Order: sequence, then structure tokens, then C-alpha cells
Amino acid sequence: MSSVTVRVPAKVNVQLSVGPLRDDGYHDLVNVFHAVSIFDEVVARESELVTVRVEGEHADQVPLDDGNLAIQAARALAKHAGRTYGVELIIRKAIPVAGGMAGGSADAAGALVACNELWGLGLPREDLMEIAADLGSDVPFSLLGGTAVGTGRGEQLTGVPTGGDFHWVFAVADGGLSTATVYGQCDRLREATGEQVAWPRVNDGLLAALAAGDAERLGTELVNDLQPAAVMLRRSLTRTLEAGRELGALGAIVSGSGPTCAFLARDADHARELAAALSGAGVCRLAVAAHGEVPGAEIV
Ligand SMILES: C[C@@](CO)(OP(=O)(O)O)[C@H](O)COP(=O)(O)OP(=O)(O)OC[C@H]1O[C@@H](n2ccc(N)nc2=O)[C@H](O)[C@@H]1O
Ligand SMILES: Nc1ncnc2c1ncn2[C@@H]1O[C@H](COP(=O)(O)OP(=O)(O)O)[C@@H](O)[C@H]1O
Repeated sequence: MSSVTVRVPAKVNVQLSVGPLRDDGYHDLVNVFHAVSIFDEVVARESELVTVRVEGEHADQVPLDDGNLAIQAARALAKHAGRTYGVELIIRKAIPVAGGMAGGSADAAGALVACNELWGLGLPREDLMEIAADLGSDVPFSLLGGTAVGTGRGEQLTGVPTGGDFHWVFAVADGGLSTATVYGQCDRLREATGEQVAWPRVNDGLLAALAAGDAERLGTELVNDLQPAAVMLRRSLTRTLEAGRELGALGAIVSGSGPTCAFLARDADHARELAAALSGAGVCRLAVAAHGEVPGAEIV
């Protein structure tokens, strides 16, 4: 095989409950991930060296050295296999960069699946999941896809049943936010208010809404503990969220660490209307309609 192409989805967090800061610098979470139909493609081609090229909008914001998560994934897989392998990786980017939609994690997951195939390793998904967890807290979910509860750092996953498709609009901002900075701001806000940080628990109402495919209820059950921190770092998000609510979204939330905002729609037509209205409202760089859930990293 001389070339393998893998398609990997973005995610939105329908519940992101952040527990106390751990000694290792991470937070214990209840992180309910939901994979949506905005996809990066990772192509792996035979090569002597490990290299990466990135195509698409904002490709210039993605590192091309060892800081690229897809490169790190290829190297980690080769190490796991105990051999030296080369690969030319080409990333076709559609997921916003540093947007809270796990684009880098998607590319890492894509590189794991693509290189496993290209190099003929035949490693099972469980092995890829273990390597994924060392690359980043969100990478295992990019492999798994669907809808799942992540505990620990977010890397320990349990699938969640859903009763139908959900339709979303994503308002993409100009520029990104650093995940570590947003968690840090969350800690500072909690310290300043003296808030007692509770152990995170899964929202049963949210699980019920997901299981029933009930968008109306899901819209009222969305949770993101990082939202106040993201809004404090990017004040304009208040207006973006308000605009979506005023335009009839069933729910409005910052996606993960932001700054992308996610709006829940009634159906596909409503999502298209909402995307057009948000684009016209001047509250984001771009509004994209998408649906979930969709599968994780898969060869196309
Ligand atoms: C917030 C979330 C929500 O899904 O993603 P994004 O919205 O940024 O995509 C995740 O928790 C991000 O996961 P990921 O982007 O993989 O984070 P990592 O590379 O593992 O960690 C980056 C940094 O985020 C902070 N971090 C991450 C996960 C976690 N459970 N607690 C943390 O405090 C730490 O400061 C860490 O150094
Ligand atoms: N393949 C990649 N795609 C996007 N960003 C990457 C990639 N590899 C490394 N990065 C770095 O990771 C940072 C976070 O990117 P990303 O995963 O898109 O955002 P988020 O963590 O908000 O979901 C970027 O600012 C970039 O420096």
C-alpha cells in the first residue's frame, strides 16, 4: 500500500464539568464528547523520513515540526512497533485551529490509523487507544467518535447511546485560545470567588436527552465549566452566544476551551437558517452547520 487516507471528525463537549486541579497539572473531568461532521483528512504516503504538510484555511497556524500532533503520533506508533519508519503526512484541515474542537487531536488520531495501515502493523484499536492517551487527553475520543463520557483527564471513555441525529451550528472566531490558558483562567476565577470545587458528576438529564434524541431538552442541559474563563479571555463571545439565542437556537455554549461557539438547532433546515443568520449578524468569522454523532477516525 503506497497511500492511506483517514477522515477524522471534530468534537463538541455537551458536558464539560471540571473538577479540582490535580498534582500533575491536569483536572479530573466529566467530559461528554459528541463527534460532529466537520472533518480533517490525514493522508499517509510512503517516505523515508517523517514529514508533514498542511493544506486548507489557517494551515499557516499549524506547526510543521515535532510540535505537530500528527508527527508525534507517527513517531509514537513507530516506537510502539519497535522500528524506524518514515511517512509523508498530508493534513487537509477543515477543523478550526485552536478552536476548542480538537483539531490537533483529530490529526493525531488520523495519523495513528493511517500509519498503522500504511506500515502494515495491524495493531488493534485498544493499542492505538493507549498510544492516543499519551499524546493528549482528547486523542482517544477522536479515534472512537460517536458520543462518549470521558473521565480522568478525559481519556477514559465509555460510549453513550443516542436516539437520533442532532443538528448544530458552529460559530468560528478569528484566532484561537490556548487550552492550558483557559484551564488556568478557570482555576484563577475559582480561587478569586472562593468556589468550593465539587467532584464532577455526569448530568443524568443530559444523558436522557441524548438517549431520547430530544434536541429541545439537550439544549437546556448543556454544561461547560470552562465557559466563564473562555468568555473572560474573549469578551466578544458574550455577544456571539446572545445572538445565537436571540436567533432561536435551542442551546448555546462555548465548545470546550473555545473560542468556537456551538448552537443546537431543531433540525437540518433550522441549522442552515441559523448558520446564515449568524453569518449575517457579524458576530463570528464564519458559521458552519454540522450534525452529530458521526464515527471516529476511519479509512476512506
Ligand atoms: C478542553 C478540552 C475539552 O475536550 O479540549 P479543547 O476544547 O481544548 O479541544 C480538553 O480537556 C483538552 O484536551 P487536550 O487538548 O487533549 O489537552 P492536553 O493536550 O491533554 O492538555 C493541554 C493542557 O490542558 C490542561 N488540561 C487538559 C486536560 C485536563 N483534563 N485538564 C487540564 O488541566 C493542562 O493544562 C494541559 O497541559
Ligand atoms: N495537527 C495540528 N492541527 C492543529 N493544531 C495543532 C496540530 N498539531 C499541533 N497543533 C497545536 O495545537 C494547538 C491547539 O490546536 P487544536 O487542537 O486545533 O485546538 P483545541 O485544543 O482548542 O481543540 C494549536 O495552536 C497548534 O499550535
